[in-house]
Amino acid sequence: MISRWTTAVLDTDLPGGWAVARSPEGFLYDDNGALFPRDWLKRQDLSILAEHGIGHLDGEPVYLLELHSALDIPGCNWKGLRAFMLEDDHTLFKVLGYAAQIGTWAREHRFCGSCGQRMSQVPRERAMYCDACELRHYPRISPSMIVLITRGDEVLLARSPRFVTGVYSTLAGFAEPGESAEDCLVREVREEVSIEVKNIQYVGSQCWPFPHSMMLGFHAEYASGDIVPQEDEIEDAQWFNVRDLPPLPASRSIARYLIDLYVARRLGHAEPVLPG
Ligand SMILES: NC(=O)C1=CN([C@@H]2O[C@H](COP(=O)(O)OP(=O)(O)OC[C@H]3O[C@@H](n4cnc5c(N)ncnc54)[C@H](O)[C@@H]3O)[C@@H](O)[C@H]2O)C=CC1
Ligand SMILES: [Mg+2]
Ligand SMILES: [Zn+2]
Repeated sequence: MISRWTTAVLDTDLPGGWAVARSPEGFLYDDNGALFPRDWLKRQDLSILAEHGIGHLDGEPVYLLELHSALDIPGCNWKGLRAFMLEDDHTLFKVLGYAAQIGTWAREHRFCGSCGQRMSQVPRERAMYCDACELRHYPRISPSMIVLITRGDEVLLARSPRFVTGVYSTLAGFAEPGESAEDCLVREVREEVSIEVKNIQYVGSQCWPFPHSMMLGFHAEYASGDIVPQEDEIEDAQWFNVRDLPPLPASRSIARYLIDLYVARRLGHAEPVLPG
C-alpha cells in the first residue's frame, strides 16, 4: 500500500500520534522502521532540544523530536538521512527529509539574527518569531540548478572530488541573489566546465533535503567551447556516448532522472518517472 503524507503544523501540547527522533547521528530506527509511538518515545531518557508537529501519515499525526545527542535504546539504532534515501520506502524518506529540514532550520534559528534575542515557534505556522524586534524566520529553501548538457548522442558528465569513486553526474549549483534560473545555469556551466550552452529546457524539480535544496532540473544543448574543469570543484568532465555511460548517481536523484530521460528519448525507450 502507498502511504499518504501531508505536511502540517501540529500542536505539540496534544498527546499521542507517531514521532521520529533525530540526533546528530541521524534518525532512530528499529525493525519496524523510524516511526515510534510518540508517548512511548517521550518516556525514554531523551535530551530533547525541540519538538515539532510536522504532518499526517495516513491521517495519523507525526511529530519530530529534535535531540541534543543520540542515546542507546535497546533494539534501536541511528542512521543518516542518505541511508534512508537509498532504501525502498519513498514515503518514509519524504517524512524524514521534511523532518530533517524543519529540525535543522529551527535548530539554527533559536536566536534572532537581527537582535540576538531567543526566538520562539509561532503556533499554527512554520515560523520562528522574535518578540523583541517582531522578526519572523521561515524555513530556508535554497534554489539550485541542475543541468544535463547534451550534444546529439553525447552527454557531458562530471566528477566532483566528493563523489563515490567512478561516479559521474550532471552539473549543479546554487542560485545567487540577482539571478534567474537560466542565469544561474549559464554561470554554473561556465564556472565548472567553461563551455556555453543553448536551448535551455526546464524538465522538472525535486526537493533535496541535503540540507535544504530545491533542485530545478534542465536539459541544455552544447553551444561552444572546450571543457576546462574548474580547479578543486571538478575532478574530471567528459562527453559520454548515451550507449556507453560511466557509473551514475543514485536512482532517486534528479541528476539520474535527467540522464535516464535523455537516454530514453535518444534510444526510443520508455521514459522514466521523476522521483518525488
Ligand atoms: N538531487 C540531485 O540529483 C543533486 C543534488 N545536488 C545538490 O545541489 C546543490 C548544489 O550543488 P553543488 O554543486 O554542491 O553547488 P555549487 O556548485 O554552487 O558549489 C557548492 C558551493 O556553494 C556554496 N554554497 C553552499 N551552500 C550554499 C547556499 N545555500 N547558497 C549558495 N551557495 C552555497 C559553497 O561555497 C559550496 O562549496 C547541493 O545541495 C547538492 O547536494 C547536486 C547534484 C545532484
Ligand atoms: Mg556544483
Ligand atoms: Zn530580534
